Amino acid sequence: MSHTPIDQQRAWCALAEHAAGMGRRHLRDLFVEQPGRFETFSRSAAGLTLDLSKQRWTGQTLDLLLDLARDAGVPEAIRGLLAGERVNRSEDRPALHTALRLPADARLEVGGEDLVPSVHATLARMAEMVERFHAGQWRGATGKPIHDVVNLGVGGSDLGPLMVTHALADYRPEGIHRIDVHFASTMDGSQLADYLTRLNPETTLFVLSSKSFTTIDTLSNARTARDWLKSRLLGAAGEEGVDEALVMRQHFIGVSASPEKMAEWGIADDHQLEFWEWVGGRYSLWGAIGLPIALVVGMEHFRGLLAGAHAMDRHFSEAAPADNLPVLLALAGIWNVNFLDIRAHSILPYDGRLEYFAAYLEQLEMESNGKSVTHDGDQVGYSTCPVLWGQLGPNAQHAFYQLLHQGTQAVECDFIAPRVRYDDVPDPATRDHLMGQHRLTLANCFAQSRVLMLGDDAIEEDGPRPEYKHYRGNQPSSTLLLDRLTPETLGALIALYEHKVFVQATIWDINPFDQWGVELGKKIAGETQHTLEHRTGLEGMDDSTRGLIEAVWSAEAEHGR
Ligand SMILES: O=P(O)(O)OC[C@H]1O[C@H](O)[C@H](O)[C@@H](O)[C@@H]1O
Repeated sequence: MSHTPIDQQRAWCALAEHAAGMGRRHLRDLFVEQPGRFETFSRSAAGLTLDLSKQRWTGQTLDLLLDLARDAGVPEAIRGLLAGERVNRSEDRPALHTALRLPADARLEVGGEDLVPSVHATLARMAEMVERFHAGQWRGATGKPIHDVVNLGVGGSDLGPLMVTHALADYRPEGIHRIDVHFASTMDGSQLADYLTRLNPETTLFVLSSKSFTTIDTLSNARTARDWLKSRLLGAAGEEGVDEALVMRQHFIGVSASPEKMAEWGIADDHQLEFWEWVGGRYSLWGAIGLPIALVVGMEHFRGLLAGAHAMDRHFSEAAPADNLPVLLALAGIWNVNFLDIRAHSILPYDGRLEYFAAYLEQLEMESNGKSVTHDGDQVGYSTCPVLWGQLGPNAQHAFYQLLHQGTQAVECDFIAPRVRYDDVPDPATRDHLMGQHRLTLANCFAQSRVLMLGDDAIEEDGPRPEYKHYRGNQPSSTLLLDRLTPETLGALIALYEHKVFVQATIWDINPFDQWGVELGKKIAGETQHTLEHRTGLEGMDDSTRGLIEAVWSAEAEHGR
C-alpha cells in the first residue's frame, strides 16, 4: 500500500507556506535582521567546518526542515543504512560502503556474518601488493620493476580513484620505488592511445577496475592494452622465456565483484582483488577499487582516508539532526530545490588539488538521485536532484561566474577550501609566496560568496550605475572549510557528500543506490553498433539516426573502407 507522498504531508505543506511567506526576501536583509548568522548556522565535525549562513533561510526555516526530516524517517533510515538493511530495494541488497571504513576491532553482522574480517582481509591483500610495488619487486615479464600503472575503468571505477590520487599527490611516501598512476576511461581509446605512445611496456601494468567486469568501455581498453603488451613483449623484445602467460600474469591486476569474469579474461587468481555486490560502484573507492590511491599515497595514508570517512560516519550516526553536517547540507539542498525552485547546483573548490572533485560529485549526486519514481513505484510530484556541475572556483571565475552573477538562473553554490596550506614548505621564501597565494585564493573564495549574496551592496559606490553593471545577489551558497587537506579530511568530505545524498534520497523517497536509467542506452548502443558494423537494420532506425549512420558510411567509403 502506497503511503502519503512526502509533498502532501504536514511538514512539507508547512514549509511551502513558510516559503510563500518569505517571498523573495533578499539574503542581505536576512543578514541585517539576524546578527550572528555565522554562529547560528555553522557547525564543525571531523576536521570540516560547514557555514550555511549564506543559505536563503531563517532559524524557523531550519526548524521546519528538521520536522520534514523527522517525518520522512531520516533518523531511522540512517540507522538502517549503517546496520546493513536492504536499503537498495530495487536490487534487494544493502549499501554498505560505510563497512569498508570500519576499524578492524569493529563488528558488523549482516545476515549472520560479521563483515569486518573480510573487509580487512582485502585491505591486507592490497597492502601486500602495494608493498611489492613500492619495494620495486613487482616486475614486468622481462624482469624490470613496474613503474607505471594505468587504471582502466569508468564511472565509479575511475572517478573516485582519479579524484583522490590527484587530491593527495602531496602525500606520496618518501624513500619508496615510485609508481606513476594514470587513468584511462574513455571508450574511444584516446586517453589510452596517448599513454601507449609514451609508456614502456616492460614497466607498465594495467589495473582492470570494473565492479561488473562487463563494461564495454573498460573491456575494449583492456583488449587494446593486452594486444599492445603482447605485440611489444612477445618475441619482439627478443627475451627468452617471455610467453603470453607471463605477460598476462605480470602486467594485469583485476578489481571486480566477479572473480569468475576476471578469471575468464585471464587475470591470475592471486592478482585478483574482489569486492562485494553490496558496495555500489560510485561508493567503492574505499576498498579494492582504491588500489591506485594506495599505490600513490601508500597504505598508511589510504587508511587515513578511511579513518576520516569513518569519523564522518560516526558523526552522521551520533549527532543530533540539528548538528549533523550531512543532514544540514541535505536540508539546505531540499530547501533550495523544492521550496525556492533553485535547480542548479555548482561545486567550486578553491584548491587545485580538488580539480576532479566536481566531476566525482556529478556522478555521486546525479546518478544516485537523478530519479523520479518512489520506492513504491509512484511518479514523484516534486523535483529531485538538481543539475550539478562545477570546476575549480578560481578558474570558473574567469569562465562561468558571469552567469552566477548576472544570468537569469538561480544557482546554489558550494565553496570548498582548506584553511591553511603550504605552511610546511621547507624553503622559507617559497613558503611565504605560496602561503600568500593561498590567502589570495581564500580572499577570492570569500569575496565571491559575498558578492553572490549581497549583489551591488557588497560595494559602496556613489552615483547611479548602468543596468549592465547591476549585480542582483541573493544567490545562496554553502562554504566548507577543511582544517587542511589531508587523507583524513578528504575522507570526511567525501563521506559528508555520500550521506547528504542519502538523506535527500530518504526525503524524496527514492533509491539512491541503483542506476536503471543508464541501461537502455547501453542496449541501444549495442544494436546501433551492430548496424554500423554489419550494415543491416537501418530500416528500423529513426530518420535522424539513419542520416547520421549514413554520414559515417559515406565518410568511410571516401576513405576506401
Ligand atoms: O565498475 P563497472 O561495473 O565497470 O561500472 C562502471 C560504471 O558504469 C555503469 O554504467 C554505471 O552507470 C556506473 O554506476 C558504474 O560506476
